[in-house]
Amino acid sequence: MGVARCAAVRASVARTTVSRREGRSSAQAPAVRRRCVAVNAGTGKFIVGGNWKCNGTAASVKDLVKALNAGKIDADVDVYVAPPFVFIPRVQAELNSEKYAIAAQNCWVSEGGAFTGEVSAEMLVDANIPWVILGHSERRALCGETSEFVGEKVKYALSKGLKVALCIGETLDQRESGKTMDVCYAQLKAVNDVITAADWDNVVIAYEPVWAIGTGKVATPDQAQDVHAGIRKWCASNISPEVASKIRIQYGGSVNASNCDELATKEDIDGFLVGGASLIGDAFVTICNSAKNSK
Ligand SMILES: O=C[C@H](O)COP(=O)(O)O
Repeated sequence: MGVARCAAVRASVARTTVSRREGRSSAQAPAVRRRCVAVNAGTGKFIVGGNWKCNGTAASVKDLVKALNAGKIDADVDVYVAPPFVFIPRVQAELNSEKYAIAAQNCWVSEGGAFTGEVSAEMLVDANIPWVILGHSERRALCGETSEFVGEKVKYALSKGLKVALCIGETLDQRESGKTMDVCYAQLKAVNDVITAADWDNVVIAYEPVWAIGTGKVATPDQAQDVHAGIRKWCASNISPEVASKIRIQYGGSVNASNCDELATKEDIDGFLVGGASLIGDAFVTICNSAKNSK
């Protein structure tokens, strides 16, 4: 994992906090304040998301929550889980909120209204749901969401105070024709075109090669690292070096309890977005703790 990088971000956060406690001259204060605001979502911690997708029953969710509550999660990890909408109130009531935050799997692109089947960002905020996953490849492929539409959704969700897990990634054809980075950059650009550099503080990027999702074909640690490093470089050139150094980049695609430790050793892998294995309580807890295990 980016253990050293994450530790550096955390140290920087701690230094800033100490500086604020000790007090600074009025000339220094604005810069310090900006920096504190800027790190509110980029905590420097490893971050793992569990995307339950369209899975579960009342009974299976109850069992999963029980297993997650029983798991010990390393304090240096941020975790969110994204249940199907109908189960969110139940999960909010029963899941240990000190260990797990709640995410939605989607939200609408604008204010609510006559949009049958959709859920608005305002509703998520009103329901105390802090995170939303946007741009997942399944929504891009199955629901026809273009990169520009995803960009607008990210913009609107951020404007309402949500934190966003932005999914990007290439198909197998695109990888085999050498277009992996171009695809990722275009997906990032569509978002960057409509949000500000400061907005990125509330975004986590999830690199999910489509060919690895739900297929059991995990990207090798080197394949994932190469793309993550490219994404970070793109962020440095197109957003800012500061955003690039602190933005967290999750890997997603057939992550499980057996392959997570090795992936987590990579410098630019700052966490995971997990599908199938997030439905298995003890496997998900193992994945959440992989940064610690791989130190
Ligand atoms: O959102 C999660 C990803 O689509 C990964 O799913 P997976 O772990 O089942 O491959």
